[in-house]
Amino acid sequence: MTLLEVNDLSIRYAVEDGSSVHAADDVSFTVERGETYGLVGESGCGKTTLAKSLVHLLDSNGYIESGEVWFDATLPAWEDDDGNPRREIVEDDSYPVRADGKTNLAALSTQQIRDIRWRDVALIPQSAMNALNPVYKVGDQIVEAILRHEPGTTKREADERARDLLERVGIEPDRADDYAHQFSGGMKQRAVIAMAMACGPDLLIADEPTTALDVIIQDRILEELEKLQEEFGVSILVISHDISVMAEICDRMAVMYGGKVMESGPKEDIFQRTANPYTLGLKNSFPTITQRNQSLVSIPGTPPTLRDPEEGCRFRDRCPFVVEECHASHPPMYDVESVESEGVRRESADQRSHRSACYRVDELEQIRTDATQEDTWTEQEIENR
Ligand SMILES: Nc1ncnc2c1ncn2[C@@H]1O[C@H](COP(=O)(O)OP(=O)(O)OP(=O)(O)O)[C@@H](O)[C@H]1O
Repeated sequence: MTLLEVNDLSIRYAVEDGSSVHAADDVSFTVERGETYGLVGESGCGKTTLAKSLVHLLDSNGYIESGEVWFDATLPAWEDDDGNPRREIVEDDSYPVRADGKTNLAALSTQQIRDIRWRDVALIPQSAMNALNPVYKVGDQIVEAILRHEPGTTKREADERARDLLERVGIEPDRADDYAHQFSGGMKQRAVIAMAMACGPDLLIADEPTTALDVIIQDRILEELEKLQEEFGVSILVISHDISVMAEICDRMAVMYGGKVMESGPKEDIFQRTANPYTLGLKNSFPTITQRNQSLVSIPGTPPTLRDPEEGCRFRDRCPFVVEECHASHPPMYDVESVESEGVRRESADQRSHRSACYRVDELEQIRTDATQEDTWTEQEIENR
């Protein structure tokens, strides 16, 4: 069952000179109940912007230009005794609630989204572990989060829950009485995850949950997230620049570049039948993903600024496979399956299938082979095309 359905979401930042940064452009994806969905791409491709926009935590100059964020829950005030949206709310067009019970989070007011944050959707922001308050005990910070969002809970109950949550993420319950500086980096990150789980959300958004941690601790954090998912059935939207994190924990994923989704689908398809030049380049640059004996090759050049971007594929300036067509418009999402089985380039609106935004998707075999050659990615080669 679909928990989150993001449709053609475009997000902009207004900047001083009157232009705008197109941080996310027509992004669509779905997250099913109980699954882990990954957003991966280089720094600056719009991952964090996208995550923050879902729960209205964008910087003050950021705004949703267009699109919808349908989430399978609604505000307490709009629910009946069984927790479903009341019929009169669904039937009244002035409420952003659909007959299938989903609410368009993008259409909620600042006050209304507060009822959804933490209770239904919890966001663990980038570098959250550094945001633990140094002057309060770690346990008390979790207790405070529970009491703030569930005023009916007693302090004693909240305290018990905080210790239980810490235990579930692998921290001794007694450590609830410690301060953040007494915790290691990995423990702080786990404490932050416990805090995010405090109100039993259906969706946990984890922005770079393992960055700044050493490799062994990274693995443990990812295991911890998987364990929580099994225990609580929570869906996880994980964001990382590191494609090997995706390889480890995702069920499905989207590869982003320059505010656009370049390739999306089940993880196995993306890794084993990669169908986009950008994903091929990204895979080449991570040690755990590359084949043994294959050297690491980074994609030459830098990501675009996204300030009033020109027409054309966002990746065209760095893509070794660029052709005339790529300069005219950004490619639509093509169904990879139809290319592989019938050799036909066909657009696809099915967000669950394996899709790729590349005009040369029908030349996949050749592109995959060429992408493994280091020469393909040298700057000189790209400039000469
Ligand atoms: N407040 C802001 N004002 C203007 N531009 C912004 C603002 N915040 C982010 N951007 C721009 O929006 C684009 C997307 O940034 P975003 O932080 O979402 O990317 P990201 O992929 O999450 O990268 P990182 O992991 O480094 O945060 C970038 O071009 C960035 O410079």
